[in-house]
Amino acid sequence: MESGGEGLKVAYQGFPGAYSESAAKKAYPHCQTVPCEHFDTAFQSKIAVENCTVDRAVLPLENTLGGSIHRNYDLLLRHKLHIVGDVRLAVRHCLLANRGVKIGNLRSVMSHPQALAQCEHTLTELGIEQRQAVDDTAGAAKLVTEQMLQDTGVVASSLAAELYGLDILAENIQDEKENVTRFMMLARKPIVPQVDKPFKTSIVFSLEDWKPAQLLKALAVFALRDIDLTKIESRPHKKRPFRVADDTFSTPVKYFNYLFYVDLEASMADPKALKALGNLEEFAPFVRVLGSYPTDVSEV
Ligand SMILES: O=C(O)C(=O)C[C@]1(C(=O)O)C=C[C@@H](O)C=C1
Repeated sequence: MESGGEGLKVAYQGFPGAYSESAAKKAYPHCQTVPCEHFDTAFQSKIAVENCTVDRAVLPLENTLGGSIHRNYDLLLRHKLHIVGDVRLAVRHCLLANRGVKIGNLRSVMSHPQALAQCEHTLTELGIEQRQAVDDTAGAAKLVTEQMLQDTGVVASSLAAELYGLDILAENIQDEKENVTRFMMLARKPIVPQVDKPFKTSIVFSLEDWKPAQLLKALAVFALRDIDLTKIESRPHKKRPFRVADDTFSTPVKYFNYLFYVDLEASMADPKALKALGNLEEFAPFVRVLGSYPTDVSEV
């Protein structure tokens, strides 16, 4: 994490009280947070080089209950921004409703799809069947307040309850007590990597067609140098959706083709990591470093 954040403007998706805003504040306690309607707005109009009005954007990437947020992996590749830090936030969901509304009155619950998924079993146990997905948790709280809905609850933070004047009907309603989301901090320029604190490096690469054991070979460039991998994620290679796996038959066998996103427990300032990457570049047709950044090691 970069310290302080004085004078930094940090864009997040959603309305004040969204978890992404809390993540921005955890990463940069003194920053000014800038709400954005969509991630694409955060990426394009607010932080993109041409019209830059903010210095950082916050992007949730994975959650201990829901797993990876795939759409955001795709966004990382589509836009030429750099990861400059990550932050882990304990997400404690509350069930909120307008004043006087009881759980028994609720026919439906509104929230961000990730938040709804993280509370799926609890909501069903509470007897609430219908779900309404919106762009962010705080936006759901705002809407239910403004429309004075009496039969719709909200999954959001206690901060959202306070900001939009809703009652908290139940606390800690996520399906597992421990529920942590990891967010990335993005900037137009990369930071200078260091070796004096824990760093991670996030990369994405593709592999060649019909050569055996390519993925093993790719991961071995790190294993051979004792570089630990903390995460691997595969996403469809949208531009080249198929790879030819075998040409020994009259009709070549085609398999789905992937991009591999890997997090390394290493800084790009470490010569070992540089060598490993150079080695990967020798045979991987596409390699991009998404960022080399100090990683959040705080208690969650
Ligand atoms: O809707 C919000 O409050 C958000 O910040 C989004 C988001 C997400 O996309 O995962 C962030 C953290 C929680 O995991 C639930 C929702």
